[in-house]
This record gives sequence, structure tokens and C-alpha cells, in this order.
Amino acid sequence: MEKVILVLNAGSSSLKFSLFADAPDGPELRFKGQVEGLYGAAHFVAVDTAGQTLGERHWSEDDRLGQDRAALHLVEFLRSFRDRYQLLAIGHRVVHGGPEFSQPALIDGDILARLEKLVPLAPLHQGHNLAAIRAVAERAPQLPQVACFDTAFHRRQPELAQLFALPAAITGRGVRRYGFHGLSYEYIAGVLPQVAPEAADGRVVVAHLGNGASLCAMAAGRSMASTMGFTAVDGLPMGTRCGNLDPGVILYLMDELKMDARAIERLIYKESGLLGVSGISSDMRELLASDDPRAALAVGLFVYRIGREIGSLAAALGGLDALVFTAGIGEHAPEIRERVCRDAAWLGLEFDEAANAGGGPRISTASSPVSAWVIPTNEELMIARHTRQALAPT
Ligand SMILES: Nc1ncnc2c1ncn2[C@@H]1O[C@H](COP(=O)(O)OP(=O)(O)O)[C@@H](O)[C@H]1O
Ligand SMILES: CC(=O)OP(=O)(O)O
Ligand SMILES: [Mg+2]
Repeated sequence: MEKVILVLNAGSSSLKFSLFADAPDGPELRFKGQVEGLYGAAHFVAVDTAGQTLGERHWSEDDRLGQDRAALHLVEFLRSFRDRYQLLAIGHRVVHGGPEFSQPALIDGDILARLEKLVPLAPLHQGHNLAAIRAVAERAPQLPQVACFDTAFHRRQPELAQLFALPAAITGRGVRRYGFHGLSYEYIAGVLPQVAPEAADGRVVVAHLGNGASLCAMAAGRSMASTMGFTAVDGLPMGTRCGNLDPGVILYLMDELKMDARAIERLIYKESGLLGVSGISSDMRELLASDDPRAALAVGLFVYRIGREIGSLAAALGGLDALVFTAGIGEHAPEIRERVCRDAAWLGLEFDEAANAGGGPRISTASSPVSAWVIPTNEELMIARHTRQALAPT
């Protein structure tokens, strides 16, 4: 039987998974898939490396399929491969590693308890990430499980980029900017030398635009700043998260609307962003297909905020050499890429319309002082590599 590593990546609107063979030159994909569109019209599909569909299922919007039932469906699907593969370990994306975890960690009861404390800091993710780990630990306690953190890549940011202007005693409690989508940014930093060699050693802003969305400023592949902060609700407006918000708004909601912490949490994590502004959907595909002016307003705000944050991160880097688009929207929505690139013309980005329509990878003109790229992310491969490494550190 072939030895394999299973990777689980629970996002805010999806459960992604990949099965990698433990090959001598690194993890080799056998098949992958996802349940996407969670809490809406969910869709499961799994494909092998030849693009052959191994399984598919649709749920209606009324099913309100969440992470827990998506995971059960996945277990059912994976069961049919039991005789073919020997499972060595499971690698998990764990969104928050807090101040303690700057490396992937082989999970035991103690680490699980420490990660549990971070659940309130990532209410759309952490609980689901840990529930999957716990469920496996109960059924197969000997199976190694490795937590790979979305925050880890950012922990070496300059001190000022991590600091809130709060009293030192609060900062000392770990209330600082962490940044997320680190596995995605780490993957992009790793492939930049091949895809965009002229940019790899330079000042790059990577736009991870999915249901959760953030930007990362990188200098020579190192994270220098991120739009996300203490939690993954900061920065850009997202599918259902508000992004940057004047903290005075929170006080107003408490004092004037008598909202408590849970009601505010629901508002800023689940009812805002593209969904809140449009009143229609959190799904960019639906908004782009709609001719409702509220959909246009939500998309317009998304693009506008990205443009402002690119300016801010370019300032943090002292200039900009390249802009990279990745994740669901970044990889699949040429219209959004075009609007963001056109707004960044002032930085010296000359947009190439034909290349963008073709999906890139380069979507700026050959002579553009700032280059722009589309690079599909691969958080799962990053997790598989880290998991392998954690099993047998070299
Ligand atoms: N063809 C497409 N055009 C526009 N948006 C798309 C397309 N495909 C996926 N998306 C958007 O990508 C987002 C999901 O991105 P993804 O990175 O998979 O999310 P998650 O945050 O759950 O990991 C959704 O908003 C979806 O609408
Ligand atoms: C951190 C985060 O927002 O992740 P995702 O985009 O997968 O929801
Ligand atoms: Mg994601």
C-alpha cells in the first residue's frame, strides 16, 4: 500500500483536502477536492491528477451545509480508498497560532488545549480546525497530526508592523497584529523565483482574495506587513467580514444599539462585507453576475479598499516591484484583477488586458515598471511539506 499524507484546509466558505503520496522528492499529489460554497449552495468535487472526477455532490441552499457535515461527507468519501493507501499522518491548516506557535507543531493533548484558547480569535475557523483534529484523535489516537499555522509566516515581521498603539501591558498579553493566509503567502514566496524571477527578490504585494481576503507586503520573500491583524476580521472587506472598522463603531453599537459581544461578533464576521453591503450574497460570482446596484456597490467597495491598502503596503515597503493575485477571486475573477490593476496605475503598473483575459501568469505589459501576476496558491502542498518535516525533522 502506498504511504500517504492527508491534508485538511478548513476555510470560511470551504473545506479543501488533498491526498499526497510520501515520495522521496517531496509530497506527490494523488487526488484533491473541496466542498465549497458552505452555508449556501454547497458543492463537493474530488479529482485525480488526470482531472478525472472521483466524486461529486450538490446540496441546495436550504441544506445550509456547514463544516461539520462537510467533514462527515469527506470521511465517507475517503473510506472507499482505505485498501489502497496507508495513512502516515494528517496535516491541518490551523488559522491562529497566537504568540506561541511560529512553526508547525506535532499535536498532542497539551498543544490542542493551548490552541483551544485561541478559538475566540478566529471564530469562523479555529473551532472547525480543532474539531477535525479532536475527532481524528478520538478514533485514531496513534495517528500523527500536524498543525500548520496561518500566522507563522508573519511572525518575523518588523516589530512596528506587529504593534498596535496600545499600552504595553495590553500588548504584553499578545494583543498584536498576527496576519493570516500565511501558508498561501509562503507558497507564493516559494514559487516566485520560478514564475516571476525579476520580482522574487523585490518588493511584492500579494493579494490573497478568497472568501477571506488579505494583502501581504513581502520583501525578498519575507513578510513585512499584512492587512489582517489580531484576528482575520481586519483589513479588507471580505465575503461576510467587515474588514477595517473604526473601533468607535463598536462602542456605538454597544452603547446605542445595546449589542453584546456575541451580537457584534455575528455582525462583523458573518453579516458584513460583500454580503452586508449588497444584501444579496457573499459570493463574488453572484455579485459579478447581478445587475442590482447594491451588488455593484459591494464590489466597488471591495476594489476601492484593495487599492487603498496596496498604497499603504507599498509605503511600508518603500516602493513596489510586483503585485500578485491569488485565491478564489484573485485566480478566477479577471474583472476584479483588471479594476485593481487599473487603480494601481499611479504606482507604475501598466495593465495587459489580453494577458489578463487569458489568466496570466503575467498580466502587466512587458515594459511595465511594476509587474502584475496571477499565481494559483497551494496551501495544501505547503501543509503536506510541513507535515512531512514535522514527522521526521532533518
Ligand atoms: N470564477 C469565479 N469568479 C469570481 N469569483 C470566484 C470564482 N470562483 C471562485 N470565486 C470566489 O472565490 C471565493 C472563494 O475563494 P476561496 O479562496 O476558495 O475561499 P476560502 O476563503 O473559503 O478558502 C468566493 O467568493 C467565490 O465567489
Ligand atoms: C484566515 C482566513 O480568512 O481564511 P479563509 O480565507 O480560508 O477563510
Ligand atoms: Mg482559504
